[in-house]
Amino acid sequence: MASRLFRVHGEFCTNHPWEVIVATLTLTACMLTVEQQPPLRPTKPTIKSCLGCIQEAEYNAADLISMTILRSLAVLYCYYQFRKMHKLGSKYVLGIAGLFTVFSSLVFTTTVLNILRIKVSDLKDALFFFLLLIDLSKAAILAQFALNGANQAERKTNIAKGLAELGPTITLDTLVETLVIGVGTMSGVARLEMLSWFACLSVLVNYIVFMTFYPACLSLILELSQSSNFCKTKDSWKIFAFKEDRKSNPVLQRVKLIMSVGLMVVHVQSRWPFRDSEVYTIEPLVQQSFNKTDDSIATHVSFIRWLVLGADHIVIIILVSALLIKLIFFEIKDNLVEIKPGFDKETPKPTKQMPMINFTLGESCESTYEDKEVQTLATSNSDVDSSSDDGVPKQCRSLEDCVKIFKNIDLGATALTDDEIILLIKNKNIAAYQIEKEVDDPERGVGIRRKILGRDLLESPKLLENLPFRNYDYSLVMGACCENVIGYMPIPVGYAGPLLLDGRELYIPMATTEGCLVASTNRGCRALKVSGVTSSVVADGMTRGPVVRFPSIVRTSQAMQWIQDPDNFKKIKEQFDSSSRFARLQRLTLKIAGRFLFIRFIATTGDAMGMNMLSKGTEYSLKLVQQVFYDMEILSLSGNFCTDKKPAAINWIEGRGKSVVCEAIVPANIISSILKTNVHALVDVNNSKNMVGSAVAGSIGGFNAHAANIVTAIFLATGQDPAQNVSSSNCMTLMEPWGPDGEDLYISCTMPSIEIGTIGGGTILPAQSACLDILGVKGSNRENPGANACQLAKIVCGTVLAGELSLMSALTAGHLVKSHLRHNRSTTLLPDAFDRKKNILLPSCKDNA
Ligand SMILES: CC(C)(COP(=O)([O-])OP(=O)([O-])OC[C@H]1O[C@@H](n2cnc3c(N)ncnc32)[C@H](O)[C@@H]1OP(=O)([O-])[O-])[C@@H](O)C(=O)NCCC(=O)NCCSC(=O)C[C@@](C)(O)CC(=O)[O-]
Ligand SMILES: NC(=O)C1=CN([C@@H]2O[C@H](COP(=O)(O)OP(=O)(O)OC[C@H]3O[C@@H](n4cnc5c(N)ncnc54)[C@H](OP(=O)(O)O)[C@@H]3O)[C@@H](O)[C@H]2O)C=CC1
Repeated sequence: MASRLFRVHGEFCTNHPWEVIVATLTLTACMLTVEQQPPLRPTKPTIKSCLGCIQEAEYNAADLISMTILRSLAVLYCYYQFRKMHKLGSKYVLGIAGLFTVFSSLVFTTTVLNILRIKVSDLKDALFFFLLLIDLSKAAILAQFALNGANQAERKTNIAKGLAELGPTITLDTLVETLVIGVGTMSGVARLEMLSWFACLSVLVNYIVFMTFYPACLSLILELSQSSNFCKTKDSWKIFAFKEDRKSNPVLQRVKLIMSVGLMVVHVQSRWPFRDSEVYTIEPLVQQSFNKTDDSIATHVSFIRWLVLGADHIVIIILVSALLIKLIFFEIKDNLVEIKPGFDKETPKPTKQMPMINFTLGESCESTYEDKEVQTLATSNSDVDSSSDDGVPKQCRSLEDCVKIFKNIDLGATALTDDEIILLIKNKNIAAYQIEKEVDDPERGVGIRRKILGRDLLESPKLLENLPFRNYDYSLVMGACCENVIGYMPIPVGYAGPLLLDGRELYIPMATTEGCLVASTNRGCRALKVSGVTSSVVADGMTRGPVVRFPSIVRTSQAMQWIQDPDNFKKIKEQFDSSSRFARLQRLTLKIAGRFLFIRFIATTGDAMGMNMLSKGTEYSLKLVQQVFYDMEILSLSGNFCTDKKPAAINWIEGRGKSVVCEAIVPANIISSILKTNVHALVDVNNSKNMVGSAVAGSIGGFNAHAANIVTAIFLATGQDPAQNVSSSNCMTLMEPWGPDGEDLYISCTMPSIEIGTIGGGTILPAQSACLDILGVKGSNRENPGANACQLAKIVCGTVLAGELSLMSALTAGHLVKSHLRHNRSTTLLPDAFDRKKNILLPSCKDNA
C-alpha cells in the first residue's frame, strides 16, 4: 500500500515537473517572507495603542492584498514562461533561460540592497516585482539563435545577429517601461514610490544583464560544452515559434519613441533642479506595541496580525493549488484519450509528455527481435523505452489512441514509445522514411528503423548488430546525404605522406579496405620526397547535357543555330548564372542526331563539385529556350551527353570538372633504393602495360595502373560522390628516362576529368570535413571561390602519381603478389577451404605464398 502511494507520488512528480517545482519554490518563498515577530503578548496592550495597531493593521491589510496579487501574478507569469519554453522541447534553451533568471535575480538583489538600502526582509516585495518584469522569451530567442549555429564560430555570429535583431526593440521597451514606471517614483506616496523604484531597477537590471552578461555567458557555455549534441536536434524550425514575438511593429515602435520623449520631458521638469538625493529606507510596516491591558482588544489585534502575516502566504498556496487543479482536471482533459472498457491502469507506461493519460491497451508490440544497439539507446532514453524492468516488452496502447496522440499538436510522435511508432508505421500513419522528422530526434529515428528492419530480417536477426548507428550527427545527413538511414559504414582511414606537392608537404587521408594501397602510395610519396611533384589545373568546367527533341530536323537545326548565336548565348548565360551565386556558364557544346539535340552546358561551380548547380542552371536555361522554341520537347535533363558516372570518351577528350596535369623527376638512386627497380625497366613496363596494353583492351582514359584506387580512397575520405570515380579516374601515366645519362625518371599523370568539390554533398559530414581540413581545403574559399576545389584536384592528381610510381615499380620488380599477400590477406578471418571432392579441409594457402 505504502509503496503504491510512493509510486503514485513519484509518477506525479515526474509527470508534473513544472507544477512541483513551482509549488516547492513558492512554499520556500513563503517561508522566507515570514517576518520575525515578537512574542504575541509581551505586555498587556492599552486600548489606545491597540486602536493604533488596528489602524496600522488595516492599512497593512490593503497593502497586503495588492502585494499578494502582485506575488501571485509573478508566480503565474514565471510558471507560464517556463511552460511555454518547455513546450519548445529544447532542454538547452530551458537551462540557459533558467541560468539567466538566477543570475539576473542575484544582480538585482545586490543592486536593490546597495542602492535602495532596504532590509533583507523587504527583498520579498522586490524579488516578486523582478520576477513579474523579467522577459524570458527574449532570452530563449537569443539562446535559440545561438543553438542554431553548426559550430562555435557560427554560434557567435548568430548571437550577434540575435542581438542586432532584438537589441533595438528591447532598448526602446526598457526606456519606455522605465519612464512610465518612473512616474510612480514621483507620486509622493511613500509605498508607491518604493515599489516603483523596485520596478524601475528590475527593468534596468534585466536589460543590462541581457545585453552584457547573458550573450557572453551563452557563448562561453556553448564553447565549453563543445558537444555537437547541442545542435543535434536542429531547432531551426523552432525559432519560428518565436518569430511573431521577434517582429517589431514599426508603428508601435514610433509610438513608443514619441511616448518616451514626452515622458522624458515630464521627468526632467519634475526633477530639475534635482532634489537632494533621498535615500529610501523601508521601515517595517507593523510596529509592535503591546503595552495595554485589555484582553479582548489584544485578541482582536492578534487576530488581525495573524491575518496580516498569514493571508498572503495562504493566497499564494491557494493559487498554486488552483494551478495544479487547472492542469490536472482541465488541461489534461483536453488531451485525454477516451477510456475504453477493460482498461488496465498499471500496464501502459506513462510518458513524459503525456501525464495522467490513460489508454486502451492495443495489440502486443512485436518483440521477436530486439536490436542490441537500439536497446542500449532506449535504456538511456527511458522516455521512449517500451520495455519493462524485467526486460519483457510492454503492450502498446491501441492504434486508435496512438493515432490520437500522434495527431495531437502538443504531444505528437515524441510522446509515443518506439513500439507504438512502429505500430503507426506498419499502419501507414507514419512513412518509414520520415521517422526522424516525426520523432524530432534523428538518432532515435534511425534506431526505430533498425528495429523495424531487424524484425523484417527474422531469418538472420543479428544481421544489424555490427552495423553501428550511435553517436553520429544525423542532422547533417537528413535531407542532404542519405535516406532511410540505418547506420553508418566505418571504413578504415590511413594516410600517405608527406607528399611534397608544389613545395608544400601534405598528408593525404585515404579511406580504403584494400590492404597495401596506402602502403604503396606512401612509398610513392617517400620516393618523391626530395624532388616533389609539380601540378597545374588546365581547365575547369562541370557539365550537364540534356536531350531535347523537335518535330523535324529543320526545327532542330534552327534551334541549334539560335543557341550558337553569341547574343542568344548571352541570354542563356544570364538565365543560367541567375540560378546560383557561384555557377557561371562558360560555353555550350551541341550535337545533333536526327530530331534530337544534345546541349552540353559547361560551367564553373566555385568550390562545389557542381552537379546540382549544373542541373538547376540547365533547367533555368532550357525554360528560356523553350520560350522561343515552343515545340521543343525536353526529354531528359540528363541526356548522357554530360556524361555523369558512366565511361565516356567525351569526358576523356573534352574534360569534365577539373582537368589536371602533374609531373615529377625521380633520381636514379631513389628508384633503386626505395622503388627497388631501374628507370629502363620502369619505362619499358609503362609503355607495354599502360599504353599498348590499354590500347589492346580498347580502353578510354584507362592509360594508367591504378588511378581509380587513389581517387576512390581520397573521394571516400573527403566526402566526394563515390560514383564519380568513373570519370575522375581517367588518367594517362607517362614515363621517360631523364637526365644526361637517362638514369633518372620523368613521370607525369594527366587527369582531364576530376569531378570534385570541397563544399556540398558529403563534404559537410564531420569525418569527411575533418579530412578536408587535414588537407587545408575545407569548405568554401572566401577570397577565391573555387581555389579549394582546384587544390584538392591537384592533390588527387599528385597522389595518383605517387601511387602509379610505386605500383609500377612493384610490377616491374615482380613484387606485387608478395606485397599483397603480406598486406592484403587476413590471417585471422579466412576459414580453411573445404575440398568437396575429397571431403576434407584444405589448410590455408597463406603460408605457402
Ligand atoms: C526522390 C523521389 C524518390 C521522390 O519521388 P516521388 O514520387 O515524388 O515520391 P512520393 O512522395 O510520391 O513517394 C513515392 C515513393 O517513393 C519513395 N520515397 C519518396 N521519398 C522518399 C524518401 N525521402 N526516402 C525514402 N523513400 C522515399 C517511397 O517508397 C514512396 O512510397 P511510400 O513508401 O510513401 O508509399 C524521386 O523524385 C526520384 O527518384 N528522383 C530521382 C533522384 C535520383 O535518382 N538521384 C540519383 C542521383 S542523380 C545522379 O547522380 C546521376 C545523373 C543524374 O547525373 C546520371 C545521369 O546523367 O542520368
Ligand atoms: N542532381 C544531379 O543530377 C546530381 C547530383 N549529385 C549530387 O549532388 C551533390 C553535389 O552537388 P553540388 O551542386 O556540388 O552541391 P550542392 O547541391 O550542395 O550545391 C552547393 C551549394 O553550396 C553553395 N556554396 C557556398 N559557397 C560556395 C562556393 N564557394 N562554391 C560553390 N558553391 C558554394 C552554393 O550556393 P548557390 O546556391 O548560390 O549555388 C550551393 O547552394 C552531391 O551530393 C552529389 O552526390 C551527383 C550527381 C548528379
